[in-house]
Amino acid sequence: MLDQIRAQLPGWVNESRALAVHGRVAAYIPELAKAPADALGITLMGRGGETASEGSHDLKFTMQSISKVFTLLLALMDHGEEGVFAKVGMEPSGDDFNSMLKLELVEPGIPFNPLINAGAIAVTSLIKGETPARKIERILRFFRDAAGTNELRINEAVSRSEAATAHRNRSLAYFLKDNEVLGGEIDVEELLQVYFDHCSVEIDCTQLARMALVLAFGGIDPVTGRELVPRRYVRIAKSFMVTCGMYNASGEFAIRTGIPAKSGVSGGIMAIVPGQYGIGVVGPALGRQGNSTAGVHLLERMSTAFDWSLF
Ligand SMILES: NC(=O)CC[C@H](N)C(=O)O
Repeated sequence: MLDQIRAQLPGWVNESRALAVHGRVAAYIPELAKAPADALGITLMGRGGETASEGSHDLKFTMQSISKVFTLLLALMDHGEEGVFAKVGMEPSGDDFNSMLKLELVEPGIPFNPLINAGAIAVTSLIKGETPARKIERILRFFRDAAGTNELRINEAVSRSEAATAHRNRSLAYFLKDNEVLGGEIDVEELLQVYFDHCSVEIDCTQLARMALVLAFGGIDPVTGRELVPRRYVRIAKSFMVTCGMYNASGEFAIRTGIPAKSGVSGGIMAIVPGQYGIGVVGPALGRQGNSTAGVHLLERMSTAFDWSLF
């Protein structure tokens, strides 16, 4: 099957790359604005670790919101479902990813889900570790295990750039503190630093495909046979990816593509074909809802061709 995909990929990537003109590279984190707007890369990985790659699959980018899927898994392993869902809900918000609207509007003021910024900040507060450094160390350890490589690093320039301009995220976090979603013992600035750092973990399409592969196989890395996450938690994460993973375009993506996916403002998309492939995509030009225009087009094209939709 990967052979068949390999044969088609160059044509499809070329076609989808053209869609980049309909998007813009995120500039609200200044460091992200340096990314090449017209790039598009993809890696698919099968159960033995075999890959099909095309385009700018070697391009390094930061995980941004894709990291939220894995911090959610870590928080679930640290605190169980009850602990996590006391702090975040399970519903799509219908608002932009950085919105604070419903935190005031809807009682009891907990974020709607763990994949919007407010929810992800609340989830990050649950990661165990005596100090912020220890927390980020545990997060990195988990990301590296899932990616099957010790090479994952924090891009410090991106993290600093985000910290310097994160007026919205700061507002969200202080609002959460006031709503008592964040307990009295939590130092908001330290918490945000951990959040910026995990959003700034640098990756390429192949490393991201490997992380996706672990989820495609229910939490067991099929390459090594090692169980990294309990199956039930992976099911929760995949459900959130379907309902909220592409922000306000999640409904349309489910209809057109029909596979669990998570996007980030760096233009990355992690997608899963359950039991078959982990997929990493990068295309830095984003549409209005914050998803890679070329990347979404490519995934839709492939899903249609290979009948991947779960629905
Ligand atoms: N959509 C995203 O990728 C958002 C993540 C980004 N680090 C932020 O908090 O704004």
